[in-house]
Amino acid sequence: MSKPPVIWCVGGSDSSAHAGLQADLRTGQDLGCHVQSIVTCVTAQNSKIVDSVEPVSVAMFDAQWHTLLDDVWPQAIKVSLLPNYELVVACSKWLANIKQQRPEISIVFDPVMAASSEAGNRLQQSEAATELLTLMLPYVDYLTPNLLEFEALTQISAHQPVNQIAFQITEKYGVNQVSWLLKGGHHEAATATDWWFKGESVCGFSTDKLSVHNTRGTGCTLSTALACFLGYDYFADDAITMAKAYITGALKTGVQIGQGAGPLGRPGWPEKIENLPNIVTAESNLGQSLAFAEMNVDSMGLYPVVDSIYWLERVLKQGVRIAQLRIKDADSAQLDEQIQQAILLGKTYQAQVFINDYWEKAIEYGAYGVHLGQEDLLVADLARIQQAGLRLGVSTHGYFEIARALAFKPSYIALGHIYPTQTKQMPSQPQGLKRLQHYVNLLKGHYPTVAIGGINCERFAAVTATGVNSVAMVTAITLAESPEQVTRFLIEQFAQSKEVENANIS
Ligand SMILES: Cc1ncc(COP(=O)(O)OP(=O)(O)O)c(N)n1
Ligand SMILES: Cc1ncsc1CCOP(=O)(O)O
Repeated sequence: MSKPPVIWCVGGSDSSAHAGLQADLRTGQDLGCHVQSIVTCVTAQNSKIVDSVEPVSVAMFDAQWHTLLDDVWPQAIKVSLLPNYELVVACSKWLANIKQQRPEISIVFDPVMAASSEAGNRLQQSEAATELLTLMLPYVDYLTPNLLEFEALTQISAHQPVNQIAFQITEKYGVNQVSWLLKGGHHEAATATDWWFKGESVCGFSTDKLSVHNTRGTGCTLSTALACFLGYDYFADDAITMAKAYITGALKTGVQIGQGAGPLGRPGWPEKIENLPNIVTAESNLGQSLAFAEMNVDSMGLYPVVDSIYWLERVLKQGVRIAQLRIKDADSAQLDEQIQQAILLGKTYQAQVFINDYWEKAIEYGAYGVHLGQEDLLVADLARIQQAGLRLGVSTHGYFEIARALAFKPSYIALGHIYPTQTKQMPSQPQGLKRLQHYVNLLKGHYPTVAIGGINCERFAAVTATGVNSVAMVTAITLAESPEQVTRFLIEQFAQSKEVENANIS
């Protein structure tokens, strides 16, 4: 069994266990991480009130860091309540030390000042708050204040256009390694949008505001979930998307314990599509509310991706029912003719043939569908493709791109790359089977899925066992000794895996 990521949570004990380190431990456990704790203070609180806060001594604080560091390095660190100035200084020294030795360890800082951000429930001495950003920012990668904390710490108004906020953040703090995730849960709007500021760029993660009572520990839970996903090595945009989906699930499953607001639920790995946030980006093309024609999911299965009519006909003859013409040589002679032929072959063999990239020609010649990558999506006229009735397949490489694609409801979502591939230079690491399984679980019953990248005959059964609707392959077919035999073998294997899946369902 693989080892769980180790996450350090630096913060206070909450006797009610609704928030604080107790909530962090439950979040880590829920997400398969091992949370180790560095206690900054003990608090006596319940669901209604914070009665008292007693900081630990700096000696005890240092001893916890020393002892843990003597044993194991974490994958990520989440810092929350630092109740007094001495502990802010001590913590910043430890973070400086960690960052110097292991800059790759992600540090998330949730600047907690009051329980449920109510002034009467103050957890932090005010002189600590004054120095918080000066001392901590140089070592922090992600800062997750709510609106009240943001305004108190920065003196920047959170009630102005987001571009203006971005401008003021960079003007005041410069462009550095810090990402700001400004949580919008306390805003009066109908949606709860968390805004992510990284330098000049701004991106929103938006959900409908939930009318729920049990909201205690929301900030702790979100920031720890973020640290956990970073600990699993997800990219920042994916980790934020997942943390937002997680908190939405947690808010929906909160429980009434005590007389005030109860704690959040622990909804497990984010695999509910309805909990994914809407992504609000500057790329207006990707925020369009469209809906593309549906595919025939039953005849997806093996999906050869080939670069000529010659290859297309070879695989279609073996019984393939979905295929793609992917010509990467833009000067290719007779490009128009190849595309027309491909469309014709699709009709002849009653197969769903997708044209890669050349969406205008695909519309002109009446293709069944178009496949577009992330860069193509920014420039293609998606509305025109949709109005022409073509199907649209899109490449995605993680939760963020999946969530963003859902706005325009593509016909299928491709997930890649799963294994190392020689066919194409990829800017990221292979995703592996575990992530593929999570994506399939998320999308099943909502969108057809296609796995791509480095899939060969040996890996095929494990990939189909995830329940993915289609497996796209290039070299495993085109470089095979007998492409016809391999194609027929894989079609048969896919059919068998579907039978097993259907038998398991019924
Ligand atoms: C089914 C399928 N999935 C992914 C891709 C890759 O498309 P894209 O990201 O556009 O990269 P190129 O194919 O253009 O290199 C695909 N072609 N098909
Ligand atoms: C086009 C593409 N997009 C992501 S991986 C890939 C290449 C897949 O080729 P192969 O099946 O030979 O690894």
